[in-house]
Amino acid sequence: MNVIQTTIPDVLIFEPKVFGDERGFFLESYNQKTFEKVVGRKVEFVQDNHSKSSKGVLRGLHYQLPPYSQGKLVQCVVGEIFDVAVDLRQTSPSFGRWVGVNLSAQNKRQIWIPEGFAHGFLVVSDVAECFYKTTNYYAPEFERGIRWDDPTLGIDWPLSGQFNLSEKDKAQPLWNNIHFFE
Ligand SMILES: Cc1cn([C@H]2C[C@H](O)[C@@H](COP(=O)(O)OP(=O)(O)O[C@H]3O[C@H](C)C(=O)[C@H](O)[C@H]3O)O2)c(=O)[nH]c1=O
Repeated sequence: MNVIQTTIPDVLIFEPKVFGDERGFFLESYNQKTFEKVVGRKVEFVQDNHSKSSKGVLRGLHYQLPPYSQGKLVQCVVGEIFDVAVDLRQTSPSFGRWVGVNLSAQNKRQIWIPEGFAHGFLVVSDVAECFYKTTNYYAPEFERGIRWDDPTLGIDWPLSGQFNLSEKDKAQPLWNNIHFFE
């Protein structure tokens, strides 16, 4: 397992060790002991999610308020996405900053996004399937969002042109109107 720091210290990139042979490959996509040693604390994942999207789909930016805030371990098992985390923790030195990472079936990278972040991704391949673990259950009444193109955040999405968003995501509030994590 190789771990890569990002510009936001608590957001980490994991590169699992890949065992290739003439049949294909094997890798451990999650190992609790290894993961907790890297993260430095107990982490309990309670839900696995799987979504499939076509090119230009942008899902996000989403988060859940406490007590249902979710840490996420995200990987792309088909195609490629540009995955973004935004720090909503008001006491954080990186409050209001974002980090973007390309995750793909080819690079097999995973991104660990702790509780207190908004999350979203843009599909850059023809099709992408994302598989991610969350540290809390889905709680729609506690779900909030931020507009993907918020000018304060200034996220540098890699594609141009029309993105495919849900009606919910087209109507997400701007940064200046959201609730933050204490
Ligand atoms: C997130 C979620 C959704 N659903 C149901 C609710 C809707 O009927 C349907 C699609 O939900 P939604 O449009 O919110 O899906 P995404 O736009 O992919 O939302 C996700 O996108 C970003 C990238 C995230 O990080 C979150 O996991 C999540 O907010 O699945 C569930 O039943 N359980 C769930 O955990």
